Amino acid sequence: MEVVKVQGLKKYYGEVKALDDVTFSIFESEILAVIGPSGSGKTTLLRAIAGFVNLDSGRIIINSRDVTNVPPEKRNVSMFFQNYALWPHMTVYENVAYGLKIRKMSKTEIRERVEWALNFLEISHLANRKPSQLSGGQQQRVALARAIVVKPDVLLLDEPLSNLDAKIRTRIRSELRELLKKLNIPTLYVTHDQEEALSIADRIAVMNHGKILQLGTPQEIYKNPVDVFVADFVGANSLIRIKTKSGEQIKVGNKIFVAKDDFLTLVIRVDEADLLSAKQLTAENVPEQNLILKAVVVDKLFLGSKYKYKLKIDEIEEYVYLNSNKIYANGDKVIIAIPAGSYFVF
Ligand SMILES: Nc1ncnc2c1ncn2[C@@H]1O[C@H](COP(=O)(O)OP(=O)(O)OP(=O)(O)O)[C@@H](O)[C@H]1O
Repeated sequence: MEVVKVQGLKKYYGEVKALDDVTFSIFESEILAVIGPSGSGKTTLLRAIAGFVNLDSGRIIINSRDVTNVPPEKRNVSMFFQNYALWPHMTVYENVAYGLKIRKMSKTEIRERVEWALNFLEISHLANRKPSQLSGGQQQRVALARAIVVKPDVLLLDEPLSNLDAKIRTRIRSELRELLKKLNIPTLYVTHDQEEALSIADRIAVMNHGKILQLGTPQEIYKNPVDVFVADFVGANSLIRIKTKSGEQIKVGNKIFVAKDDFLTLVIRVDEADLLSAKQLTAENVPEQNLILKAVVVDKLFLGSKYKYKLKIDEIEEYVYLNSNKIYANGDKVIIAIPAGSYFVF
């Protein structure tokens, strides 16, 4: 069932189209991630659903109620901010209770709800501490407790893991997904980290210039990107643009493509490509269906477990960067073998 329905949202700031006709739904207990480069409109979208953006047009419906003109405090949505925005002078308990006090709930109900939220996030033992006495991960849990304690119809998370260091972030990803699933509250999850979105979300919306370019499961977005932007934005890629003419047939490596435009763009999932020495190019080592590009090693960077190679593709005078644990020297002739499904042509 649709919990949130967003229809034709538009928000322009002068020339800037922060939201440009955005339409989608969030379903019951779904985690929908919104990804996109800086300035693509992610935060504006989140703030619009929360009620903090004066829209130019469009409608927002939550649980069949049109809330487009309803003020934020009457929408029953919770927003979780990047910086947690905890009150420094209040204890954990008071921080979590705050939203319920504003809603003028009875003392007994407040106590029950706060205890439930603290318990749910396993932070009951921190109830009497102040935010300054907590680790980053603990503060994050308090902020989440505060967001869920009001039992919102929808949770809006803005870069919830960005304040944590890289190692903790990866661990907390799966924890957070489990928590959100247990909570059963539909969630809109804004992140600029596509790997985080792929691992946490049920579906992903990819935004650019205020538009949703593609909305689908992480697998769909990764395996069947609709355009060059989505293909390049998701995953680790190398992008090659070859000048050509619309309708022209062009040979790239062992394949022939037809250009749809004045450029042919090739996006390569570099982590899935294999780097072989030119001598290894046999039908056995490199199956026919792979895209096979002949290249020369121009430069390399040592990354610890592997090298990052700068390779010049022979026939098209273009460069590709890719990682490999095999060792080659500058000037070596190599083969880049890219399996079907690991490259996209636009
Ligand atoms: N109050 C405002 N006044 C003018 N322009 C704004 C305002 N808020 C946002 N914008 C512009 O709207 C566009 C979308 O901004 P938004 O903050 O939604 O992007 P974002 O995808 O969340 O970016 P980031 O990842 O950097 O947070 C940007 O070009 C931004 O400069």
